[in-house]
Amino acid sequence: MFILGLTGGIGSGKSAASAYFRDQGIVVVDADIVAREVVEPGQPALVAIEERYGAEALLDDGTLNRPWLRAKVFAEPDERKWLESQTHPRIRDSIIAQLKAATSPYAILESPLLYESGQSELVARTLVIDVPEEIQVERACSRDGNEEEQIRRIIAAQMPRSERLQKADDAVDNSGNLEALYSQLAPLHQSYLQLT
Ligand SMILES: CC(C)(COP(=O)(O)OP(=O)(O)OC[C@H]1O[C@@H](n2cnc3c(N)ncnc32)[C@H](O)[C@@H]1O)[C@@H](O)C(=O)NCCC(=O)NCCS
Ligand SMILES: Nc1ncnc2c1ncn2[C@@H]1O[C@H](COP(=O)(O)OP(=O)(O)OP(=O)(O)O)[C@@H](O)[C@H]1O
Repeated sequence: MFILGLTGGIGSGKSAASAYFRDQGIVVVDADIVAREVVEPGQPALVAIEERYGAEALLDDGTLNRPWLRAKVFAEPDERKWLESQTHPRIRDSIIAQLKAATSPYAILESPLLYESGQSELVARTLVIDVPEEIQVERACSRDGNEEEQIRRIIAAQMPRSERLQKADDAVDNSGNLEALYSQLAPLHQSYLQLT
C-alpha cells in the first residue's frame, strides 16, 4: 500500500492536516498516540523509566508523570536520548503493525520525528506542514498552556525547519487559516490517490 509520511515541528498543524485526510476516509496512524501506548502501565518502557528515575516519574495512580518527564528530557539531551532508546523501537514496531492493518486507499503515518527517528524509511513519500517558528510557539503555547521557553526547547530538539523542508517531497504552508490549509491539501490528496 502507498504510505505517506506527514510531519512538521511542534504546533505546525499536523493534527489539523490529519483531520482533513481522515475526513476523506484515509487511515492515519499517529506516532504521538503510539508513543503514549508504549508507556502505559505494565509496558516494558514504563518499567524501565521507573527503574531509572524512581517513583518521581510516576503519578499516584501508577501512570507516567508526563509533565515531569517532559521538563526533564527537554532540559537534559542525554536523558532524552535514553528515553528515545527505550520508546522508539517499540513505537516503530507498533506503527508497522497498524499500517499493515490499514484498509483505506492509502494510509498516513503522522509523526513529529519522521526524519529524526528513521520512520521515513516506512513511507513512500513525505509531506511537511510548515509554519514559521513564531507561529509554532504561539499556537503550541495557546493550545497546551505551555511556557514559551519549554516550547522553544522542544523546537531545538527537533530538526531545523530548513532541513525538514529540504527533505520534503511535498510541503504546505499553514500560516494562514484552516481553509487555506485544506485548499492546499485537496489537490495533494487527489495526487496521492493517483499513486495508489
Ligand atoms: C517527553 C514526553 C513524556 C512528554 O509528554 P507530553 O504529554 O508533555 O507531550 P507529547 O507526548 O504530547 O508530545 C508533544 C510534542 O513534543 C514533541 N516531542 C515529543 N517527544 C520528542 C522528542 N523525543 N524529540 C523531539 N520532540 C519531541 C513532539 O512535537 C510532540 O508532538 C513524551 O513526549 C515522550 O514520551 N517522548 C518520547 C517519545 C517520542 O519521541 N515521541 C515523539 C513521537 S515518536
Ligand atoms: N491554520 C490554522 N489556523 C489557526 N490555528 C491553527 C491552524 N492550524 C492549526 N491550528 C491550531 O494550532 C494548534 C497546533 O496545531 P496542531 O495540534 O494541528 O499541531 P501539531 O503539529 O499536531 O502539533 P504537535 O506536534 O504538538 O502535536 C492547535 O490548537 C490547532 O487547532
